[in-house]
Amino acid sequence: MVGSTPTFVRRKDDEKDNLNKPKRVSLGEALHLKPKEEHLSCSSSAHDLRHLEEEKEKENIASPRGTLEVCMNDFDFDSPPLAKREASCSSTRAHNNWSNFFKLLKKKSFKRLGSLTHFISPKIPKWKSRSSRESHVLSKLYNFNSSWVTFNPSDLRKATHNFDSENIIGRGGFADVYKGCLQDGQLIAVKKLNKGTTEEKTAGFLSELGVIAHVDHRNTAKLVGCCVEGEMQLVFELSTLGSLGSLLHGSDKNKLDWSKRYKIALGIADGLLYLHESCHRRIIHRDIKAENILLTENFEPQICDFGLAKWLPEQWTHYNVSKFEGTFGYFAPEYFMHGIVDEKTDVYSFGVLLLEIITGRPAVDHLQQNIVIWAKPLLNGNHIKDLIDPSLGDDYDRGQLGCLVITASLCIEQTPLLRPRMRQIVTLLRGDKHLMQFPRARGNRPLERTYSEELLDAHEYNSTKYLTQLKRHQEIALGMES
Ligand SMILES: Nc1ncnc2c1ncn2[C@@H]1O[C@H](COP(=O)(O)OP(=O)(O)OP(=O)(O)O)[C@@H](O)[C@H]1O
Repeated sequence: MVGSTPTFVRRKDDEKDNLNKPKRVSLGEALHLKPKEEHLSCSSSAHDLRHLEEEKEKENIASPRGTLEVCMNDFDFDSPPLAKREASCSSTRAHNNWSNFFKLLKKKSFKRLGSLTHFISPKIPKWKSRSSRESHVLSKLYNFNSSWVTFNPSDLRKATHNFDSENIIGRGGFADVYKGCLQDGQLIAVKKLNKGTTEEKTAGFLSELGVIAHVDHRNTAKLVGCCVEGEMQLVFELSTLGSLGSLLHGSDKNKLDWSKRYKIALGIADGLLYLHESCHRRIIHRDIKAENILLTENFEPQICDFGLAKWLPEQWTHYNVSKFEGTFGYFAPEYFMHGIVDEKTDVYSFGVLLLEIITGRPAVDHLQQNIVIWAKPLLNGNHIKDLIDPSLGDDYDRGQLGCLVITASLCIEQTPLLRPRMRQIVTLLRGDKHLMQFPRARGNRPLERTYSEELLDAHEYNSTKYLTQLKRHQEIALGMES
């Protein structure tokens, strides 16, 4: 057992229109300003697991047991891979600004990198007004990204017709999102935090802003600026098609033909790879789900909602959290069993998302059936045809489907060690056999599992136990406990 078992925090809000959406565990409540307990401390099994993985990756950058290669050969990859896209890094200037920002804050600890307020607040004299403290933080952030626009409340009121409810385009657990149009004609989405006290909203606002500040990739949401007078609001470029979740599980599903789904899967993978590896800091998103993928008019996916995202310092193997935040249906087993957060927890959520894209089913359906529990037997029995969204008919590319199915099944492996990294996933999804075979060509060790891995797998992540636990945790979390 690793660390303390996380406590479930049940979501309180009862948005009627969100009933069929995956339930996000209340960040609002968890944030209720008692800082979450997060620690570096790893118990031996978590530590060993990560250590084993790192050792293995040093020796051999292919999949831990050769599954990838085997699977790759089982499918037909005749269809041409899509053009390779490069993950772009933010500019050097941005990097320097970010370093300066932290120097200015005289950082002592990176314990809660996703939440700026914790190490900012003590630096600001208590007698100063909130707006003065916020201004201090924001002026540093604005130094970091000078292209952001500071909106005043009247700009945003005008843009959204006084926050007319007609203009609401999204309702999350913590914010209402309004569509708006600026005077120069630019379409925007205004994220207005609506849950919790002013303190809590400020914490959430700064936390999201602090992460998104240095995220710059074509598959991540684009921040235009923000408003801090009165209520705090984040302003993004509008993604005209809304979220992947609303399309996939709504009446416009027919817009998502196979080629669009494939493109979306690749784009999300590119975005996640960027967050994990190409950004200046390792960012773990922690809430990858269909509702947090926005779509531009060209069906380019953009990862949004960095409200839970964490920066993971290079030397850390993982975070250990004691409270659940995120969305049911997307939780990795090591997260709900041990509170472990790292890249592989995002990989698991991405696997669930891939299953949604393939099957058209939600992560947790109206009968509370978990998509992983539903799909596992079909994946194990290779009943691929039974997985495919019936609304697609026969209209899909067999090779591309094969890539998505293989990737999904690896991403939802119960043992994190057996899940590929985003780098490998990007390769897998494109069906690039050449790259996957590269390590063998270099004469690396054959891909065998070690005894301890076998033990660990058998002992801690026994498949039946895993599925039972998955079901049980979901029941507890959703209040269905008998
Ligand atoms: N830039 C945008 N363009 C179009 N729609 C958007 C945009 N940003 C957000 N939305 C819509 O608003 C919804 C909620 O946004 P977001 O996920 O940021 O809010 P939240 O309160 O943090 O949600 P969650 O419950 O996941 O925490 C999204 O699912 C999406 O439908």
